Amino acid sequence: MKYQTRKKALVLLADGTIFYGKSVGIEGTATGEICFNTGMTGYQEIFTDPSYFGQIMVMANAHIGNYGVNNEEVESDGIKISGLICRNFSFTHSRVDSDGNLKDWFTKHNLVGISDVDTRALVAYIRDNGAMNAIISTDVDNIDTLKKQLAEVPSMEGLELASKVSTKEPYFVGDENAEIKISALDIGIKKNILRNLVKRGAYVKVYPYNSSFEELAFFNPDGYFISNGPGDPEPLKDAQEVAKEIIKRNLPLFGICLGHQVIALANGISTYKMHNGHRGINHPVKNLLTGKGEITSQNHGFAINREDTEANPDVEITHVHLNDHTVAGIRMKGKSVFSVQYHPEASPGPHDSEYLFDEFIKNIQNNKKVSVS
Ligand SMILES: NC(=O)CC[C@H](N)C(=O)O
Repeated sequence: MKYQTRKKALVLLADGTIFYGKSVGIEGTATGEICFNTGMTGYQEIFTDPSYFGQIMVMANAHIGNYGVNNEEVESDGIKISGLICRNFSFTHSRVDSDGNLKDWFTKHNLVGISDVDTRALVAYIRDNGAMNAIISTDVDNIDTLKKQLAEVPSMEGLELASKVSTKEPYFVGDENAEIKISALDIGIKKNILRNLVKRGAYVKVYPYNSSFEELAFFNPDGYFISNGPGDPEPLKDAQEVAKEIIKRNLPLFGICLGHQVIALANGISTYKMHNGHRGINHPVKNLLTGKGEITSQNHGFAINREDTEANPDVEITHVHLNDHTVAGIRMKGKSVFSVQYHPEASPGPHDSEYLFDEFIKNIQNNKKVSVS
């Protein structure tokens, strides 16, 4: 595609600020909460992460598309971000095992994308002014219409989105003869979490977001998992109920990101919307149990309340984000229940936190021994 023929496009923020660029996706309009990711690699994993459903993504990395797309490197069945904003878009790519270029992939998945935006200025603007809704469009001559459309976009706060990305029917992953069985509640699960569980010898049954504890227990699992996902954790009452039932029975439970927030809420710990979330692959976290630092992959706009956590006699803070001291991990005292706000399965990205999957499996094995003896 010739650079000169590309259509003009714009980003309109909820406070009226406008940034201009050029279309790289389909022509049209997309809305959502605007957020930015600072990762220098992994655009395909970001675009397909269900946790980003309903969000317009600004890529802080200046080059997007240069290594094309690979059919294996997806975190779900398709693009989940609602729109893309970037600086330089590569219409050509270079990579031995690529399956195609990013532009065609955007067309296939109907994504509205804008390049040639001053993303350094835009990222700095969002950083200073906080998360807000935005609209991106190739319809640059109808700003008043866009403003009206933008005013209709719901706030991320209080928004339930797990139902939009969760599986409709339960499904199985792994070898059915595996030694360990896990029931996973899908409130927006990333494929690489399942790969990490299967890699460690688990046979996993994945359940829809609104399943009950009884449904998850019917598989007769050795452990339970609650996934990452989009939106506000607060309205996810069914998932919180599932967590409460698992906790009540003292069964092994692991939660990642949205799952972590659900486990906190099940313990009466409130959650809140952050000024800006954490989205990138170099977030420093301290493990308070080992004293070690971890470089982690993160993607969240909500967090759990530190005061509530500290005041809760059943819960202990295990991990802290070193940039802003927000709670990055918890465990329940005397139980094999733990969760982290970040992504130990990150792919690509830092692998420092993969040990958390080993700990989950260890908890499950220990619990199995106890129930047998
Ligand atoms: N990756 C996730 O699970 C994100 C959780 C939640 N939607 C948040 O933004 O905080």
